[in-house]
Amino acid sequence: MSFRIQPAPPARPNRCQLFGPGSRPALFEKMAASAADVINLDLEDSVAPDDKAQARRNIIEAIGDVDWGSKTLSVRINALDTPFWYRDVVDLLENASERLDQIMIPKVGNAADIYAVDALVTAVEAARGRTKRIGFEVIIESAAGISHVEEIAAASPRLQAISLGAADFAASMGMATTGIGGTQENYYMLHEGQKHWSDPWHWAQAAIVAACRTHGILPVDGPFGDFSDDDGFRAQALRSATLGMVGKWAIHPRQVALANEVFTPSEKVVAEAREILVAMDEARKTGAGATVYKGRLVDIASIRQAQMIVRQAELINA
Ligand SMILES: CCC(=O)SCCNC(=O)CCNC(=O)[C@H](O)C(C)(C)COP(=O)(O)OP(=O)(O)OC[C@H]1O[C@@H](n2cnc3c(N)ncnc32)[C@H](O)[C@@H]1OP(=O)(O)O
Ligand SMILES: O=CC(=O)O
Ligand SMILES: [Mg+2]
Repeated sequence: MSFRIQPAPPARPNRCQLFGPGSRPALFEKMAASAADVINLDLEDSVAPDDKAQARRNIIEAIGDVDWGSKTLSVRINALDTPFWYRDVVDLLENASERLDQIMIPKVGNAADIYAVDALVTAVEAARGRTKRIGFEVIIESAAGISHVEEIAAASPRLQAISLGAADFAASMGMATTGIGGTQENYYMLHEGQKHWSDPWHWAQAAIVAACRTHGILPVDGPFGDFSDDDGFRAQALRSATLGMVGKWAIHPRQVALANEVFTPSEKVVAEAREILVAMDEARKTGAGATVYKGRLVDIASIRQAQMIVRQAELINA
């Protein structure tokens, strides 16, 4: 237990982050018209090296020209082990309109990576007199990143969200799979001849959620590669939501509604949370710290659980 109050994460809906390559500007208007809360225009792994410069120009133009509504607008820059990232940052912050909300930094390995980008961003913002301070989101997708996730979460007040990047994470960890998220055929326990599949992403997700919640940052589940498998996406997203993540990436438009469905608390769940708050208010009036709701124990911790759900619902409906 600590005397420090756990900080609240940014108060914004973040149920779905829709990605699209910066080299496919024809997708931008469609992304803007989608129901995703966050748009991630990509300069990194969905853009071939020869297309990086044109993708930067496409994105800079679109940030100003496309009507992004009230969505959070983010650009994924290239990783710090490439020759592209500094130019991504400089060109974006020198030339993109103030509609840009965030940059996403992939493959972060430690707090110093964030510090380096922060220093560059801070200098360009000052030189250009930008009035809106750019936020950061990062991807944990390497062995180093997950090993240092807590120091990464604490690295900058600009940090708004951390995602798990299952594809690069699997590669960095040497995991025996080419699947991006979801059930892995060989990850099972055998009990009396029956296979019971387990979740190889669970521990990394839990580490990210803990680091994020400690530092007031939004924990987000990354890509689910098989965009033809709605049930698989839903199952993965439900596990992430149960662990405390607030949203999930969509790498195809058909995944947007699925993410929104899972990460929007249902009316039934919200109604139940409100009933628990009422039950606990009644209990408090009688001097009790615990009571019975629908045959089960609720106590003061239940108030905090119920408040989280009600707050999440209010944020989405705001
Ligand atoms: C895995 C590790 C990572 O780093 S993931 C993050 C980086 N990756 C990305 O950004 C990839 C994002 N997705 C895509 O590029 C495309 O969706 C891919 C997967 C290539 C599929 O494209 P395509 O073959 O055009 O799909 P489709 O014919 O099924 O499209 C149906 C309609 O939807 C549109 N669409 C497609 N992708 C997007 C998108 N990302 N955002 C918004 N709209 C999209 C298509 O244009 C098509 O529209 P229409 O019906 O013709 O009007
Ligand atoms: O960047 C995302 C990933 O899964 O890798
Ligand atoms: Mg990646």
